[in-house]
Amino acid sequence: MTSAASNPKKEIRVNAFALHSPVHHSPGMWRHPRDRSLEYNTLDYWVDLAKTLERSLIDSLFMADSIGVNDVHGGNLDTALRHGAQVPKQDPLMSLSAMAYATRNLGLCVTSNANHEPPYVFARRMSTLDHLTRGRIGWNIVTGFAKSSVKVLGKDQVASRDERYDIADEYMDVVYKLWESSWENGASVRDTATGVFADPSKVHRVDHEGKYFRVQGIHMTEPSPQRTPVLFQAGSSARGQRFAGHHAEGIYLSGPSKKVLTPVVAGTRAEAVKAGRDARDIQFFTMATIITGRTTREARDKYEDYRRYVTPEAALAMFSGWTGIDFSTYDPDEPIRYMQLDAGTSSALEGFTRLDPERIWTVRELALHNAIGGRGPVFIGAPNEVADALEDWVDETDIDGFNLSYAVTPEAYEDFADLIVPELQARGRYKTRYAPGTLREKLGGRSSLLNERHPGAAFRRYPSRPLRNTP
Ligand SMILES: Cc1cc2nc3c(=O)[nH]c(=O)nc-3n(C[C@H](O)[C@H](O)[C@H](O)COP(=O)(O)O)c2cc1C
Repeated sequence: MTSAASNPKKEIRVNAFALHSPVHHSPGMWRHPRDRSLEYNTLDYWVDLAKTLERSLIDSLFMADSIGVNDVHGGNLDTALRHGAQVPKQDPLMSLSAMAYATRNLGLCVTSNANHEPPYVFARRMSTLDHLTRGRIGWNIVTGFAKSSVKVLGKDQVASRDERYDIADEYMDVVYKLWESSWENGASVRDTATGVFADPSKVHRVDHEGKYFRVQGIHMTEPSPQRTPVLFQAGSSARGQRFAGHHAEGIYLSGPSKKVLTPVVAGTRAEAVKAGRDARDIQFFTMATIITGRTTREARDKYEDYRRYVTPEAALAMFSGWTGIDFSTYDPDEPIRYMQLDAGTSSALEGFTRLDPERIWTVRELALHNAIGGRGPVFIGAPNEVADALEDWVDETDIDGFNLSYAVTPEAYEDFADLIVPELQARGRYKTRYAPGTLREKLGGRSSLLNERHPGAAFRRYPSRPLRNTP
C-alpha cells in the first residue's frame, strides 16, 4: 500500500452529488433567487447541470436515492413535507439517458438498494443504461435503514444491519453471474451475411439458488461496455467496510472533520487487502460543499447571503431520518452522545460523537452545521484558500477526492468550473482533459472491465480483455 505521504501529489477526483428532489443537503435554499432546485422535475435542469459538470471535467454525477422518507422527527412527516426535505423524490434513472446524450465523458452513477428490487430486473436496467451511455454507468450499492422504505414494500421491519449486508452479498453474486457469466465474449455475432445474431452455444443460463434469491435464465441483455457497472458503496460501519472491501471500487463518505475519515479509509483499504484485492483498488470520495468567490470577502458575503435561507429544523429532520433518533425531543443545547443503532446509521452519529471526542456537538450546532451541505465540511474562501483545504484533506486522510454537494445550484458547480478548477490545475492536482474510454477507464482502470482481483471477475467464462463488441 502506498502511503498518502509517499504520494503527496495525487490527482484530486471530483463527483457531483445530487438528488431528484427540491432539497438534497441544503434545506431552504430552493427559496434563493439564483437557485434552480425547484426545477428538479425537468429535463432542462438535469441536462444543463450535466453540461456544466462536464465543463468542469467532473468525473461523475452521483445520484442519491431511496424510497424512505424523513418521518422520525416529531414522529411524522410534517417537517420534511413542509420544507421539501428530500420529499418529494423522483426516480433518478429516468434522467440519465438525456444527460448522457448531452455529454460525452461525464460518468453517471445511480443509487439502488440491494434489498429492494429483484436483482434480475435491476441487472437488465443497468446493462441497458451502460449500453446507451457507452459505458459511463456506476452503481451506488445501498442497503437502506429506514423503516418507511420497507413498509411501502409490504414488510413491517427493517432487517438487521448484518442481514441487510448478507442479502446484498448474495444480490451481488446474482448480478455478477448475469453480467459476467451469461454471455461469453463473441456470443453476440451480429453477422448480416449469415443472419446469425447470437451464437446460442455462448449464451449461458444462470442457475442461482441461494438463501434469499432464486434466479434461472439468461441475462436478457448482451454484454455492455463495462459488463458490471463501476461499483460504489456508501456504508462505513465495520460490516459496511467488509462489504466494501469485497465489492466496491469507489466509496462515498461523509464526516465533518478529517479525523473522522482517516480510520474509515484505512479500515476499508485493509478490508480490500483481506479480500485479496489491492488497497488502491478502492477510491474514496468525501462529501464537501464549496462556497467561493474571486476574493475571500466575496466568498464570505455569499455564505452570509445563503445563510439567510437555511432551515435548520429541516436539517434536523433529515438527521433524525438518518439516525432513527427523534431530535425534536432534545433540548437544542444538549450535547449529542453516541449510541448503538441498528435501524438508523450509527456511522452518521459516530461522525459527530466518538470519532472525534475532542469536539462536542450540541443539537443546535449540528442542525446549523448540517443546514448547508449536510454532514460534510463547507469550504468557504477565495480559490487559493479552497484549493489549500481540498489538498489538505486529500493528503491527510488518504481520500482520493470529493463528492461535491451544493448550497445553491447550479451556481456551486459554475463557481467550481470557473474558479476552483483553474486553481487546482495550476497546482497540478486536477486533470486538464478526460481520459478516453469507459467510466472505469477514466477512473484509472486498465480496462473497461472489473480487474482480475475483483471477486466479480471470478464469475467469468471468457478471457479478460477489454470488451468492445457494442457499436
Ligand atoms: C455520502 C453518502 C451517501 C449515501 N447515499 C445514500 C443513498 O443515496 N441512498 C441510501 O439509501 N443510502 C445512502 N447512504 C447510506 C449508506 O448507504 C448506508 O446505508 C449507511 O451509511 C449505513 O450503513 P453503515 O451502517 O454500514 O454505515 C449514503 C451514505 C453516505 C455516507
